[in-house]
Amino acid sequence: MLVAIILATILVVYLVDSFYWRRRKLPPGPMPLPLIGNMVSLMAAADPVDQFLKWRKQYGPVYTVWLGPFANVFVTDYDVMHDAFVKQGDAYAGRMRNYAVDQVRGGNKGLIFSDGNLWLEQRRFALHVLRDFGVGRSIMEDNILTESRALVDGIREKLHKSGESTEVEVTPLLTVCIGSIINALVFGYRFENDKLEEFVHLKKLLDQGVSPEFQFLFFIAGPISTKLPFIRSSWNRFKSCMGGIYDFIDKNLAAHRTTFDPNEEPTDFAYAFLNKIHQLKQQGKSIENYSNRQFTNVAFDLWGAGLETTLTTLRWSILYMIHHPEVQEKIHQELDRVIGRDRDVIMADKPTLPYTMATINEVQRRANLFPFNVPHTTTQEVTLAGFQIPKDTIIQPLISCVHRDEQYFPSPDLFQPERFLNSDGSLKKVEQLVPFSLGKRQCMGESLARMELFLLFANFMHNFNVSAPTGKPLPTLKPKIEVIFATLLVVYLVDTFYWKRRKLPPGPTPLPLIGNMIPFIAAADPIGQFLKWKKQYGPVYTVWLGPYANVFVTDYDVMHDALVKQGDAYAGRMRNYAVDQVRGGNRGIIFSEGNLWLEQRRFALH
Ligand code: HEM
Repeated sequence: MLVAIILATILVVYLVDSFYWRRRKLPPGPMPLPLIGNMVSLMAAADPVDQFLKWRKQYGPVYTVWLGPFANVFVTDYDVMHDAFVKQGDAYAGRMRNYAVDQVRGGNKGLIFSDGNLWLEQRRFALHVLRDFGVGRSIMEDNILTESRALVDGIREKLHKSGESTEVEVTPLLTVCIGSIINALVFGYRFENDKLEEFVHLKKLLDQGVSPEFQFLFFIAGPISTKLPFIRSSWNRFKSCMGGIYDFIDKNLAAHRTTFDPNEEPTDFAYAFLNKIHQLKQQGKSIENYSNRQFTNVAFDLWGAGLETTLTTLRWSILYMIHHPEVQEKIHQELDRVIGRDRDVIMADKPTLPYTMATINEVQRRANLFPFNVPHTTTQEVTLAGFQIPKDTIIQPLISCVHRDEQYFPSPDLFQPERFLNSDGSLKKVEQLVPFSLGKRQCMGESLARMELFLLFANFMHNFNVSAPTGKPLPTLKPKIEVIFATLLVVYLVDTFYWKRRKLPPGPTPLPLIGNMIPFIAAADPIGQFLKWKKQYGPVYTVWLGPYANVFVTDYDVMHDALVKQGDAYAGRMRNYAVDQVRGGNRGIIFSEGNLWLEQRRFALH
């Protein structure tokens, strides 16, 4: 009987929490299901962006969607996004923390996962270095053109070797090309000859690092979950994979240390970093923000963020050209007319190639690389579109919705480079094209990526026609979304096994959803179980009744210190939907709190 009452109470509390309490301060949104939130609707949609747009019609431009048990506030309208992420940028520039990040990266270091002062200083420093190395200027242009020529030559060589065949797999060559550009920037060398093997190994590690298994681990990893059978071996493999990438970075940094000369101008990011340390030391300033660990993580971020994004966009561009031979034809005509057949396309040609540029814009809009953005968090309480949103809320500028917004992009599902052209054929600037996001966290590699996309795409098209292999169907344009859902599942598990528990007293490991209910149900008497836990974890411990963490105080002295000596701090009550509805709010004595309770209790006692 007692167990039944406990279970019924827990169920009620759980439902109130899911359906009312946790949602009361957030913008409206679809009703989440316990545990899985709004995942079913997202999974059922062919493309998550379709579902985001539907919700926008229903709830307005700002709404809350539960990805598993996590409330995410989504901002889907350009103007609201701009007002928040650009005009009040600092308040929206936080990032979530994570156990795997802490363990593998040694804390919230680097660029993507850091925030606060470290992030601010390092972002400023990295942008400064990128500018010094000519990102947006000719030094970088020369590097990219070198890789572009190597790519074109590589494809020709393969075509030549394959004799009659006109089929070449472009991705491996394109991958080396973009890998070499980023590596030349970070460590000063490209991947050729004997270095090629190093790159193949590194790319394999990077691919493994983003495999669904490791994405999963990245989120569920916690001090306890990583010791569980199955997860432990996967976690060890994950660490060894990440370790392999850090080894590559450490090896290169060590080589730079031996050749570093403070009197010479830095020629790559690693030298610039060492130079900065040297300057700070000379000025007697702290080098805390320029530790080895910080360098390895910054290098990791530049590498990781710089390779996959640009590569994937270029692969989409080839795919769209296969699907739209009429666009390909117009690009060829423009390139032949403006460039001729005797030279490469260079950055100075950009203003004279509006159709090619419009096509790149349309590829970025349609490819919509980030259906979800990298989540931000609020660094303070904010007011957004009339909602008060608490500090530390996960919030995402959904740039993918802007790219599909009919007010800015009529017939958004069509691939139409012309939408980026004025009636006189010149390139039209459309402010709402934001593939690099916006605000303080806007992509740091945007200038580099824009140069790469233009030079590599234009020169590729200047040399080749692309089409699907004869007799084979056109490759699909549908996005792959399984990875996203695997990630969300992982996020849920991390939350249960680590995040929600990290600040609470110790206690038995809870299972998802049912928490620690099994030992209760199995025990003949729940008090016997409480006493057992007291022996194991001490007088104060955390037990999960279903999905709710309850801190239990089991010792008289501790109880007295808390509930008597600091009584006010322990006098609150949980709110409950049934109480609100039936009693018209937190009235009465048992369910009220704050001033009302204080006064009414005093009056009743009197
Ligand atoms: C087509 C290519 C690229 C696209 C579409 C792209 C897009 C993005 C997006 C959407 C974000 C998240 C912004 C946010 O949190 O709101 C981001 C962040 C970032 N990107 Fe890129 N990116 C590209 C290329 C690059 C390149 C080449 C680099 C490196 C050189 C790079 C480095 C970064 C870094 C370091 C961040 C984190 C910035 C921060 O948190 O402060 N990206 N990128």
